[in-house]
Amino acid sequence: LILTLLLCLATCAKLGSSVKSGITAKVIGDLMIGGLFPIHEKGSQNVGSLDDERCGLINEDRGIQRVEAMLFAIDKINNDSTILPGIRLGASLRDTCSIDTFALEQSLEFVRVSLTTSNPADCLNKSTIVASTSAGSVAGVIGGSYSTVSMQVANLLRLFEIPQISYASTSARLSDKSRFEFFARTVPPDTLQAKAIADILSHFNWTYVSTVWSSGEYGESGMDQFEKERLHRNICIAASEKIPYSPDAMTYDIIISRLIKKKAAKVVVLFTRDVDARDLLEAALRVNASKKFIWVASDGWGVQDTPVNGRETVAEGAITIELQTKKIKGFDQYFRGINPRTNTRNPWFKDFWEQKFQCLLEPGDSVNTSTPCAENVLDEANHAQEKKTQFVVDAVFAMAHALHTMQTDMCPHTEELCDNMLPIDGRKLFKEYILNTTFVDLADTEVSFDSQGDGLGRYDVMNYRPIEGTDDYRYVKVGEWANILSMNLSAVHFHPELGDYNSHNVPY
Ligand SMILES: N[C@@]1(C(=O)O)CC2(CC2)[C@H]2[C@H](C(=O)O)[C@H]21
Repeated sequence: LILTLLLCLATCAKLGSSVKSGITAKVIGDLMIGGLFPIHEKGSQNVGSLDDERCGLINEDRGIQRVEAMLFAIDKINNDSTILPGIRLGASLRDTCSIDTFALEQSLEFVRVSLTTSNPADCLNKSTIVASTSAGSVAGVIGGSYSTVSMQVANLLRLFEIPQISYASTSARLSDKSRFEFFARTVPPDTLQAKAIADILSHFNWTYVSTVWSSGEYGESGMDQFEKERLHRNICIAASEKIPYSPDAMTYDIIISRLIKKKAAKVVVLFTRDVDARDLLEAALRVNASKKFIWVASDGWGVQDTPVNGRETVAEGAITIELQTKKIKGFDQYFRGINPRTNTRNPWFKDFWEQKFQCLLEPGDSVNTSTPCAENVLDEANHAQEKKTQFVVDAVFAMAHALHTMQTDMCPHTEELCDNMLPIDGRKLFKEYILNTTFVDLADTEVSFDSQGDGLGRYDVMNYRPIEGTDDYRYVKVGEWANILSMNLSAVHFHPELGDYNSHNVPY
């Protein structure tokens, strides 16, 4: 109620302008769904600064590719006569800047239009505010990526009973329906990821390890889960380090020095955000710690380039976990076919293009003089489908299938929306339709949710290693986990000066 009244004040007193309206990618439709994506990394400035200070570099894979994955899914649905045939699905996509509080401000836009008042001046006199999904509001929200973001947004959306389906937030705490009643996800909870990591340590008989985790929901919850699993396996902890919310280079240097002091603990378990993995490796590089550690990292690092580019020597031999996915057919062709001239519906695409190709789209002094900026192309040499693309597309299709079944049940005599279905009852949509949605996705994978609204848990175990005969490195799949770990031991490569994996057993 307090938040609703605050929203009312914002609406009535035109404080809305103080709510960072930000920009949005919009597809107009009869039914609108929201989307939240970390299009920018977190900037170096603290909260309270201007947007462009709070927001950092463009997040090329987990930001821009995921925005385009949602737009791709919307196109597919609107061209599929078997899903919502008489209704055009629309979307309003917003940037979270990888910050929970920024994401909350953006999400107010999804809710603000849900507030119906006859006259703003009346707002203050109303004893209650009718929160309804009036025309133009969102029926549901897809996202966010970071668990901290999804948690904040879920706390807001539940006040208005607006369903939310995340495509990447894996914190185990989000399974708690008493707190996150309208939250579902196409990904599994980190209770399973923690089991997978602990099984990997046991598999190599690594019983004395150090741990590093990020502040915030993902790192803290993930490390809590790992703590439970390691105790079952008698795995002992050497150093245990938490990365604070706004660390500086010195913070990482101190953590690396503490890890080095634990000479018998070569293995370091990371439950960190991608940028923290990146900056920790950078600190390891500063002290040339290339032969010091075997990193065992969660999906925060995953199979991303961000942590390892330029830090290959200290990342060599890392074992990383990524949620198991298949490629979405047609998305690579779609993504490699868009360019800043034609892709006007994505307002962040020009910034992405200039950052990726290090050039300026405006005529004149392009940094990259060899090729006019707009003449660059996306191809298999510079693009790989982001690993969670399937989860993004599945989340959009799950929302659409649920709306389709709801429309069929509530409007039996038409393929269009009907009065009986409007305003959309979010509680009904979530509990009777989304949680019961099951379908085969564009990668021929069965999609469904368990009673907590969680996706199914399967993981790939990856090994970061040099490519024979080249100076390049890549992630190689060396195993997988689906309740049971299966590893191809001979395929696992560790830094040559670390010896083989058996030499890192505990010295007692
Ligand atoms: N699984 C995550 C989470 O926050 O729940 C871990 C991560 C922080 C690095 C982000 C990953 C992603 O966007 O693919 C999410």
